[in-house]
Amino acid sequence: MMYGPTGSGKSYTMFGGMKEPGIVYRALKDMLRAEGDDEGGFGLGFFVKVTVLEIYNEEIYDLLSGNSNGIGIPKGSQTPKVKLEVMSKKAKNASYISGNEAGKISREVAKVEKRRIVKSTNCNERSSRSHCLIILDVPSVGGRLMLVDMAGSENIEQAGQTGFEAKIQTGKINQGNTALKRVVESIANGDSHVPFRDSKLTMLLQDSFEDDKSKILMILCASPDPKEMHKTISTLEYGAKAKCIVRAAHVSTPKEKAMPDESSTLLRSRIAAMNQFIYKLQMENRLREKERDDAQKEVAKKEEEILAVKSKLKVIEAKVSSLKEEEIESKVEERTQMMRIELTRMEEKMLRQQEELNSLRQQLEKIELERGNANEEALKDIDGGKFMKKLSEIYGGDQGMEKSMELDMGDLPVTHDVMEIKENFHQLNPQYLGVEDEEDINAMRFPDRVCLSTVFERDDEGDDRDSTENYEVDKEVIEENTPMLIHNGDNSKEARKTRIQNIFRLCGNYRELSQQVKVRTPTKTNENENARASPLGLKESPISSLLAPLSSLHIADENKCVSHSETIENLKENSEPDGMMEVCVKWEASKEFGGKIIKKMKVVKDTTLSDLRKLIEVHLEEDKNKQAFTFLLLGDPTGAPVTKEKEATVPVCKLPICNNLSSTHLACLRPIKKSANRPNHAPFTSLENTLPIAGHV
Ligand SMILES: Nc1ncnc2c1ncn2[C@@H]1O[C@H](COP(=O)(O)OP(=O)(O)OP(=O)(O)O)[C@@H](O)[C@H]1O
Repeated sequence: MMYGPTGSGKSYTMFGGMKEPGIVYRALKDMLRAEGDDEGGFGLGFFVKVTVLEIYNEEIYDLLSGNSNGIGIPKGSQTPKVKLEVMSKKAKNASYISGNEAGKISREVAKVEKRRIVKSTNCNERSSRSHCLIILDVPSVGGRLMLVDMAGSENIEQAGQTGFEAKIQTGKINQGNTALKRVVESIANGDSHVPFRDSKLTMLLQDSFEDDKSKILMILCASPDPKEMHKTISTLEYGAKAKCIVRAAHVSTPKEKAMPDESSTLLRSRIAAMNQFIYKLQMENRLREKERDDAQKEVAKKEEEILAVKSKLKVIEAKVSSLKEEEIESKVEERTQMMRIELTRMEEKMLRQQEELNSLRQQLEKIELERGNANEEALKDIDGGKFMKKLSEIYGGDQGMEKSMELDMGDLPVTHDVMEIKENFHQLNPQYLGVEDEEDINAMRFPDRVCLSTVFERDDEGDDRDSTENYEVDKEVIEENTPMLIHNGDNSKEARKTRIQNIFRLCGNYRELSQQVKVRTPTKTNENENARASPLGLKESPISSLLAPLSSLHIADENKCVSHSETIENLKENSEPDGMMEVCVKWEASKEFGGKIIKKMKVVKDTTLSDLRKLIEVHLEEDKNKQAFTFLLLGDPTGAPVTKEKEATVPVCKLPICNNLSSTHLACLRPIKKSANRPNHAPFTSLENTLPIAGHV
């Protein structure tokens, strides 16, 4: 019996090819005598009856049907196959050929073999679609040889079968194979029921499985193709199971007892074969175990290598991270060091500044102390304190002015200290360093600073600034007429006088006050009147005598010299009714103009300085004395002139009242000197300020 997957060589083994005969022909040759060999030759010379059956779609066909007298099928006969039924485990009415010549029988079998149904499949070009049974009956000995070539066991998809009929055909073929498998398994397992009737094949083979005297040789066919390995394994497993079939001990017949050695020899050879097979499996198993061990060792080695690499990687990462940390730490340290150095420098600088500040504070305290002493003395001396009270009323709340008065006490050391403060101020405020004509620039913007700088300014400064020049002129006038302004240190009266003069000068009312004093002092006949007219409420007192020398300043008309007493009298006479007001226009005291009165004019009360300017300019043109000027708001603590832009916003009534004349306002004009080298610093209109400097030269 041949067993194996399709295309594995079952039919080839059974029938052979062109060059080598298969088992069928070899058996015939062994059992029959060769042709022409009447004495038996190599064959046994048995007379045999040969039946050839085909099981296709679970139907039994007689492949020898149509043969004549058991001799064989005539040539060219296309006799249809005859379907047979199974009866008592045999095909009923099956045809046969008989004879004892191997050659003749073989040729007939070869003819029949070609009648088998074959079909080309993916697995086999000439695949047997049917089971083929060649049954050799030897009547002389009562024996039978059944040679079974089974159809290929295959799965439908692999065989490439398509269509319903093909699938049914493949299923039927497999039915025979499956039934045979089950029969083998049942017998091997010792089942009480063996399913022989599941297929026609097993029905015809039943005697072979059940008869104690029968022997089954199963030849397993396997394809050498590695792709068919799984089929090969399956086939071998099937064969191993078939080997387990154990039947009850056969009771040997007397004839069989005569040859016990034969069966024992067969068994021994079978055991040997099995031992060999087991040994082979064991060897294979050992080989695989060895391979597995090697593979495990290799895996372990690789794992160790991976661990080593990982540990190296960790070390490298740690190094890299430590390097980074070190680098960062070094940078941080370096930066910290730099910042510490910077901090130390700043602290040193702060300490220096603190020391400077402390020294300045000390100087300031010293100055204030001296000022306090001087004030006390002055207050004691000046009219029982009324004079200072009046000053406080006039300049009250202006700390800058107070500071100016306090600082400029006429004491040279004090002035020197203040100048040091100014210098220190510039040192401590570098943004003010290098600023050219800082006071000029700030003159219009920061009146307070102008005031301070004016107070602290040294007489010997060779500054050509216009404003400074004006002040220089004032100082010269004062110095010419009042030589006692210089403090000699010993004469306390002179010192007080100097202080008061300085106060008046700073206040901007110096000349007005001096006029007032002058008016009062020389005309002793008008004592009562002068005392009444004094804005400060001064009576005849030591301060009057102190101010007397200042009265050498004269306010005079251009053509005729008019004393102040006369002027005041005139002004008093010209007191105007409501709606109008009188303005006395005069030049600021200087070398050139000497404080001359220009004109007295009547204007409406809401007249502004710009309107007044037009009137004055008309008058100056008439006098052919065209001189640029700015208005001074006498009494303004800043001492700054009114800018031309602001003139339109300042009403005339804001001008100070003339001394002794409550209804007459005083418009004091400051002449504007034009320098040849630099532009005039007189207030410009916004349009003029935008013009290039060269245009003003
Ligand atoms: N031992 C061998 N030597 C040379 N060729 C062989 C051998 N075995 C099989 N063949 C070739 O392999 C092919 C398939 O063999 P065969 O038809 O016998 O397979 P099978 O098992 O009978 O297949 P199926 O079950 O489909 O009938 C054939 O062409 C055959 O000639």
